[in-house]
Amino acid sequence: MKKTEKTPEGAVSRALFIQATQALGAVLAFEFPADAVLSRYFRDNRELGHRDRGFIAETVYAVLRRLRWLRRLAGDKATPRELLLAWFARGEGWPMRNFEGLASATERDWVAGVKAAELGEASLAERADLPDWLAERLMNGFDEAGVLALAQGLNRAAPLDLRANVLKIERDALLARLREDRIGAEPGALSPQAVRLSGKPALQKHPLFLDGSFEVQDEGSQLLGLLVQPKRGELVVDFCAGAGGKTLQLGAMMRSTGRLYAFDVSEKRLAKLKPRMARAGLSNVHPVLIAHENDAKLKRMAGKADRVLVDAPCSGLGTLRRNPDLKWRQSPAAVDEMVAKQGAILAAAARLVRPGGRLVYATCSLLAEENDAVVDAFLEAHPQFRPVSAEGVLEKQGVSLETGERLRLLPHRHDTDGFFAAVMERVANA
Ligand SMILES: C[S@@+](CC[C@H](N)C(=O)[O-])C[C@H]1O[C@@H](n2cnc3c(N)ncnc32)[C@H](O)[C@@H]1O
Repeated sequence: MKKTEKTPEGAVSRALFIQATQALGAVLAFEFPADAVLSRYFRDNRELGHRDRGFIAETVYAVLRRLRWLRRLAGDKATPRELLLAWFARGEGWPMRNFEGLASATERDWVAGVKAAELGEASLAERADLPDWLAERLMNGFDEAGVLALAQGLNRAAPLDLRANVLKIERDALLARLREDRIGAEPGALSPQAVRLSGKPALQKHPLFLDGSFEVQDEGSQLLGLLVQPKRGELVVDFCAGAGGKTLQLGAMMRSTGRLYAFDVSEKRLAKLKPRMARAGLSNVHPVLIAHENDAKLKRMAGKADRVLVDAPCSGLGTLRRNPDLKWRQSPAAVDEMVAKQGAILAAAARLVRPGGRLVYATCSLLAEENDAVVDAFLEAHPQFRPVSAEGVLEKQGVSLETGERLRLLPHRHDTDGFFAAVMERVANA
């Protein structure tokens, strides 16, 4: 978009402000995920340049992160425009002169009021910028200070992590090649396959992406793949493979040998996996669409798999850094439904594990009911499975992380998305 007006330094044009207001309005309908709504908005408004899109996306995400606070400042019924004005006044600390080209005199009086507003005492949920139900449920796993620290961690933007495809390139070689291209990159602090970028460069056309040398994958998610620890020649099942984030990692760790079944109930997601497998150079992956977790297709594999990963469908609350709208779109009823589904999927997937084989249950949730409670109930009902220490499994692969028996990754502690995982083994003679 061309700047047609003169704007004070640091301010934006009236036209761009209107675009941001429209995009925010579409996102705040909460009918679809924010990233999908924004992609659509940008497709429909092709005149927007790279920088303007960046501004709109960052602004919309900032408002989503602090929505509760902004509504306290601007009023419960604040319009998208008022929310944006309040964000720039208080979140960005714009001086009044920045609003001159954007807002009417009446609106500027309102902005001055917002700037001066002092909020009264706030509840924990208000301070954490979370809905009440979510703050309450988090209190099952954290104390008040813990919830606040977690919420702050979740309100920061996530870094961009890559996973070196060990079938094609070692992590150090990938780092060197990226740096040659002046892409700021450091080895990940936790996963031996991870590279953390310092910025957010567009990489879809990078030759190392096109030739499958790397994939984008959060470092925490990479640790879940490491917990599966698949070996060459094994029979491995990725029960909820989706578009294959972890399938690709597992396939590379198996050096494209053995058999890796990628199950999912979503045809659309599995379809996305196929070109990724080809790019990654994997010939051991078999995507299989299943109707549900008890699909008859699974019967012939009962008791045969060396490793089974259940990357369960979950509330996704551990990914709030990337999807801040989720906290406003999720509901307690949806979480309860998810918990029942998680138990059913875990029990069905467990039937595939051979005696002596391993089962990994993982989520990107932070809620005890989707994590420990599901695993506790499973172990109680399945005495043929015993827990294995996640810390020990990771240590054997060179990852030193004091996590104890179950893996718990938290944005404010580990600078990854929030993840939970438990490793279990089917006892040899069961
Ligand atoms: C957390 S996502 C998986 C993400 C994927 N593993 C990755 O690393 O990119 C959960 C997946 O479970 C799938 N799913 C939902 N219900 C299922 C079921 N009953 N059996 C198998 N997969 C299911 C969803 O379609 C979704 O793709």
